[in-house]
Amino acid sequence: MEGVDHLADERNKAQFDVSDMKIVWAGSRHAYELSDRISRLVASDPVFKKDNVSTLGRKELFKNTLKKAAHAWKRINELGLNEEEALKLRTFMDQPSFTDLHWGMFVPAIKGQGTDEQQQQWLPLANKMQIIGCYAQTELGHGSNVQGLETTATFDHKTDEFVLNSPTLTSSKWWPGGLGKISTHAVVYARLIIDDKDYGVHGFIAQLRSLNDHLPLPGITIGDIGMKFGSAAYNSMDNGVLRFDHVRIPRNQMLMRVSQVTREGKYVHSSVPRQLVYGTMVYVRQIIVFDASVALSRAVCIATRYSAVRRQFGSQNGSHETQVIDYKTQQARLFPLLASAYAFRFAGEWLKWLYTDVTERLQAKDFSTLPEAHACTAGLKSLTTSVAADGIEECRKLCGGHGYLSSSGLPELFAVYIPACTYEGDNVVLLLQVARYLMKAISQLNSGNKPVGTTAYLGRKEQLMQYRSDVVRAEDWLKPSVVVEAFEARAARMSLACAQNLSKFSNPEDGFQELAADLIEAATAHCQLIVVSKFIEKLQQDIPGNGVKQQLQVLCSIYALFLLHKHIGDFLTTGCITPKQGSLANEQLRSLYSQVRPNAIALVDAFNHTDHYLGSILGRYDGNVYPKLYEEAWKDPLNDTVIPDGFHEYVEPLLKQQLRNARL
Ligand SMILES: CCCCCCCC/C=C\CCCCC/C=C/C(=O)SCCNC(=O)CCNC(=O)[C@H](O)C(C)(C)COP(=O)(O)OP(=O)(O)OC[C@H]1O[C@@H](n2cnc3c(N)ncnc32)[C@H](O)[C@@H]1OP(=O)(O)O
Ligand SMILES: Cc1cc2nc3c(=O)[nH]c(=O)nc-3n(C[C@H](O)[C@H](O)[C@H](O)COP(=O)(O)OP(=O)(O)OC[C@H]3O[C@@H](n4cnc5c(N)ncnc54)[C@H](O)[C@@H]3O)c2cc1C
Repeated sequence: MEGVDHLADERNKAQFDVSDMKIVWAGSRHAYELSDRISRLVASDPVFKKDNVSTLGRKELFKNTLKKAAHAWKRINELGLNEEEALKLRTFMDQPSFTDLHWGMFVPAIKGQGTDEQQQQWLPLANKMQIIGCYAQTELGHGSNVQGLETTATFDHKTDEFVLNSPTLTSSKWWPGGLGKISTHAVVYARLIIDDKDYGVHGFIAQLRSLNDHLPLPGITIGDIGMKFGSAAYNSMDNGVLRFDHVRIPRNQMLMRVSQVTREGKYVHSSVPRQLVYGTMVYVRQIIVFDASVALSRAVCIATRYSAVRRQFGSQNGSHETQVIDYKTQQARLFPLLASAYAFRFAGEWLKWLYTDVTERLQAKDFSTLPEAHACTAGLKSLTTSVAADGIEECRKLCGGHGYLSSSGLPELFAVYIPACTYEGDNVVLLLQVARYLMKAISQLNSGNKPVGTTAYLGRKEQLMQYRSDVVRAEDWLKPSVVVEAFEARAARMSLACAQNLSKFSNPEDGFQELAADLIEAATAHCQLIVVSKFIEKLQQDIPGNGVKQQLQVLCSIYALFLLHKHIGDFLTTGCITPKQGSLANEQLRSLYSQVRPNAIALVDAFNHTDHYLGSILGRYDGNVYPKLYEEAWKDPLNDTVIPDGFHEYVEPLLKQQLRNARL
């Protein structure tokens, strides 16, 4: 029934004020109002309609994306939107496009690695989109191993230029988004060569296409790398291939904040750490953590609303069947994902703070927190994207058969989201970076170097090795200090065990390779500890709103106790808890699921997703699922005609043949 709220009863059950929770989710009243206004603006604009994208062919899809990106830019200018509002508008447009890389990586790379002069030269052009840029780092042969890149930038003393060259097939740039068909410029990562000496990988600004006719400049071979996973998904993006055949660029197009090459061809390294060449990745990884909470919240919102609408079994004397959300198995699969979406939101907020702090310190030439920022962004990017990707697939299964329909929104969300586990650093490679950071922190304990930031707990090594949980009742697991201590002891013991095993190897690198699987488990435990701690810290703040804090406390406990239950082997084998304490945690978890149940719909309403952004019939705000599913089926191009194309050509002759055979 049109106009009826089928989920009204569910909404009436809520024990907290959803409008206050919306503000907590958004981060502030300002962020909520901005997000709400821009999401509605996009939803009401016919150009941003997206319900047909999964039936478009690649070329049509790409053209449709260009149209939307151009329209977004037009609206941003017409409405005079600021940077924050413009980012929201592009986010709610919800179709990956070249502009993501232009604003998300090209501009930040120039800001982070360019000198003041270079910024003055390039940023005004980029900010007005008079040039469009991408981030060309990965090659056919190397992605994770950045030091292994093969593209060269050789200094020519005579002409004061760098010569960009792709010496091998494997040195072809491969993957950069926006590169394939649209970018006019790129920040290209290449090995700097001066007088036959290799100075390692540096960033260079290169023009790729003419600003007059958009054709590739001489010496440049460029194109799209082809279809990717899914139908629409990331195929709206022109991930590209690029080869240079001795292409010349002026010397001042090397990004020179970290190191410089003089007119005389002298390499000068400033006081800035060389790792700042990787700074753009740290910036984007931090955004990706926040984005993981958004992606997961969309899937959870769809699965939760649909689970309240869907009924199976349990009818007695003609009464309604049971809502599937009331099945304990459904709750045990769904509610930890709901809790994770909130947990990642707060971890993302904290990471944004950490990133802003490290950026301010860098300006003041304090580089001390850079390793911590790298380890935290790498680790949390890895943890949150893995959980979000698996969580979206779990939400699809939670929606049964209808979850597999394109109109559920879940297949598209999954297909577009899963590369997050790979781009901006493969998740395993990034966890190994965290493990290196942890092993380094442990190796420095004896030299009196007190670990700080997220590794501070390792400084209490002796105490954590002695730790035994004192939980005796299920409710004890609701105490934040009890949870944090157990997670700290588990993470510390896993890392310390790795460090001890590493010390048995004469060559530490051999040991690191041999123990890599254990090391990533230790790194995961450390990252989970960070997320749990940041959730608990959030709850120590003043959180206004009727019942809001109580709901968040429940979700925080679910997040932590679900992890404890899932990784019970770690907690038991490290001796942090006993089997009895493990089963008490599980008992508490069951009770927490029952507490979430009446609030579940309101907790997903608090994400404030518009129906346009969700793009899901199963997740509609009004819960009017069946009539809309039925209506949608008839819109499929296959239903344009009663008899499909090809029937007369291929199937009819078969049927006729059968008939003739039968008559004979
Ligand atoms: C585009 C954003 C739009 C925003 C809006 C939308 C929201 C987001 C949603 C979607 C975004 C979609 C975007 C997709 C676009 C994708 C882009 C890309 O994928 S770009 C390419 C990314 N590539 C990688 O991530 C490569 C992964 N590899 C690496 O990062 C590194 O090489 C490494 C594996 C980490 C390093 O390997 P190695 O050990 O060989 O290290 P070295 O290079 O020798 O360095 C040693 C020391 O340096 C430290 N280190 C390493 N990295 C960093 C860093 N980034 N910052 C600081 N320090 C770093 C390392 O720890 C070593 O330290 P020590 O041990 O010596 O102390
Ligand atoms: C959709 C998408 C968009 C992208 N956009 C861009 C872009 O705009 N610009 C850009 O420059 N790049 C981009 N990339 C490339 C991306 O950054 C790389 O694919 C990513 O960094 C992973 O590197 P790789 O492909 O070399 O994987 P590989 O390193 O080859 O990984 C293959 C396997 O090897 C394992 N492995 C690798 N090294 C180790 C190790 N040391 N120890 C243990 N296991 C290891 C990995 O875990 C993985 O299982 C994009 C990629 C995708 C999928």
